Amino acid sequence: MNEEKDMADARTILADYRASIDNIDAALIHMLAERFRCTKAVGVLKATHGLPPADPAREQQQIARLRQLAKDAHLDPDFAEKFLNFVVREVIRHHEQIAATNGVTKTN
Ligand SMILES: O=C(O)C(=O)C[C@]1(C(=O)O)C=C[C@@H](O)C=C1
Repeated sequence: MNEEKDMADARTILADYRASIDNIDAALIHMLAERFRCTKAVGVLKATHGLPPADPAREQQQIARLRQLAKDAHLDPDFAEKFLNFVVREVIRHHEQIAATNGVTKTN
C-alpha cells in the first residue's frame, strides 16, 4: 500500500539524517575535548603566573567574532553567543579549581 511505502521511505530518510547527526555529534565531542585539553593547559599557565582566570576583554572579542561567523553560516548569533558563554563559564570554573590547587598569589 502507498501509505506504508511512504512511511518506510520516511523512516529510511530519517535514519540517513540520523547517521549524519551521529557523526556531527561525535565531531562536536572530539572538538570540545580538544578545546578543554587546551584550556586546561591555559589554566595551569595562568595559575602558575598569577594571571586571573577570566579575561572579559578576550571574551568580548570572541563573542563578536563568533556572532559574525554564525551570521555568515546562517546560524542564530544569539545561540552562538549563549553556547560560547556556556563553554567559557565551564573553562573559568576549571581555571579557578587549578588556581586553588596550583596557583601562586600575586602581591603586586
Ligand atoms: O583565553 C583565555 O585567556 C582563556 O582562559 C580561555 C577562555 C576561553 O575558553 O576561550 C576562557 C576564559 C577567559 O575569560 C577567556 C577565554
